[in-house]
Amino acid sequence: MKLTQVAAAVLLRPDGSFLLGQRAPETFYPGYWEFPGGKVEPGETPRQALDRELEEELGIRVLAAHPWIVREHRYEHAHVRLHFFRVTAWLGELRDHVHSALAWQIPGQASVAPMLPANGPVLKALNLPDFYGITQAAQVGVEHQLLQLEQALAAGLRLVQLREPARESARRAEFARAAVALCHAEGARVLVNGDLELARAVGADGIHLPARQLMALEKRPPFEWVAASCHDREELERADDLGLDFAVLGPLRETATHPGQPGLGWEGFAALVPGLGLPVYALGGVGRDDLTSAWAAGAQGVAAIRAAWK
Ligand SMILES: Nc1nc2c([nH]c(=O)n2[C@H]2C[C@H](O)[C@@H](COP(=O)(O)OP(=O)(O)OP(=O)(O)O)O2)c(=O)[nH]1
Repeated sequence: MKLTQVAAAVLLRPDGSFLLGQRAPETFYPGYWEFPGGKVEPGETPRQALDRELEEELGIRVLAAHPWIVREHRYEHAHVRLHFFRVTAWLGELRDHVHSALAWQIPGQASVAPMLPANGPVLKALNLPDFYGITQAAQVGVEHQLLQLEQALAAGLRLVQLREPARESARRAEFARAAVALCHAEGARVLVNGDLELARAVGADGIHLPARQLMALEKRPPFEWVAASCHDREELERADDLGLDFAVLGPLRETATHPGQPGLGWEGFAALVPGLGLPVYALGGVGRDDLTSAWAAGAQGVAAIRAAWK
């Protein structure tokens, strides 16, 4: 079956809510909810199709759209390749011309159903924040790291990786248990680096795989959230093929912890992520100040070790 290219828009409001539209009667899958968008016409790029569709469907002009993820799905009538963009600024009031209804939704609390079947993983990805904080208790000490974690959670951190390869195991478990409790008290998700048993024992939300572990795996480990560290396209594609939830790609810049390892730069990053079905964070010498560049390069956001705890 011919592959149909589609541009789809995740319209985001500053409070994090996103827009869905309900498919009209007489279309295929009537009554199902979808992201605004439509087919890419011959001669158009997905971004051009996005701009045109939002003008036609909603009467708005896109001011800022960031390439996000690409998902394929086979329906009975079509094999579609959906190019998702996160749209963060637009001009004009929403005036819908094609849907039966529109609804703003909070990630993780969708109140409308059913969704078009291709969109499940997209809704899950919408739970991911812009910033991923990575612990370093082995460097700064357990007490200090827990204090910094508590402060960062109070300031809004919602995704945390416990990365403590150097700790001996009893201390590591003790730290992980305390960190998970702090994260869960604030509604943040927490992934344990590398150690599946530890992740399970301390009730973490998932596992973050180092690249070597990722490349050795045959299938996705059974956790709600599974992420991986990647350094090149091959590793990113493996993470995507295994159906992981997100990846971290770096180093973006040369860092103190990896001296001599040249950074990808935003151009290098942007060249590696197109077409992937999973969101990718940039890591290595980046912080919150880099978010705008990260989005422009197709990133979900930024991940940081030291910069997370300032
Ligand atoms: N707009 C949009 N389309 C989606 C989503 N998820 C999903 O599987 N699709 C599929 C449904 C359609 O096969 C295709 C979108 O094409 P479309 O909206 O132009 O077309 P359609 O098939 O309803 O209509 P037509 O042009 O054939 O009359 O992508 C989504 O979230 N938004």
